Amino acid sequence: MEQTLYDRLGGKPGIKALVDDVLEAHMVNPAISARFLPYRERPDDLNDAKAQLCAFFGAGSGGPEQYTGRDMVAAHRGMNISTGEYMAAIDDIMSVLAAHEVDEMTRKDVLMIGYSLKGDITNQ
Ligand code: HEM
Repeated sequence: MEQTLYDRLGGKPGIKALVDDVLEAHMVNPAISARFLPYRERPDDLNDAKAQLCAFFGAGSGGPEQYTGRDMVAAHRGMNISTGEYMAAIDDIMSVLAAHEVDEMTRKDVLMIGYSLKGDITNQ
């Protein structure tokens, strides 16, 4: 049987490692770092955000996790995230997946999921 996306991302530990590195990448990406750097001063909030992201990606990729956070519209409402910022975040995700040697097919699957959320996340 074909592996789930969850399995191909390395399951719970794989997704945790990816989320850690994506947030680190956002903090040094000049296009979006201002949105994320405040978390450096609030490690508890950073850990909460990471836990939400792990649950989101875990649940969304076929894992046993349950995501109890807000939907993507509610989570990003009022931030007025531009398309450029959105693309910068996607670039970070793609770079981290490549650095973790996630295969190309799986990277494309993640890209498609990310892209399907664009309208919920940007310009609102
Ligand atoms: C595919 C793209 C994205 C996905 C899948 C995503 C996913 C998420 C998730 C699951 C949360 C947690 C929601 C909750 O705590 O209830 C969140 C929060 C957040 N996202 Fe995103 N996001 C994306 C793009 C972006 C972009 C482009 C930015 C800014 C440049 C951004 C900034 C934030 C911030 C600052 C929070 C914390 C909100 C808060 O705690 O009030 N996100 N995101």
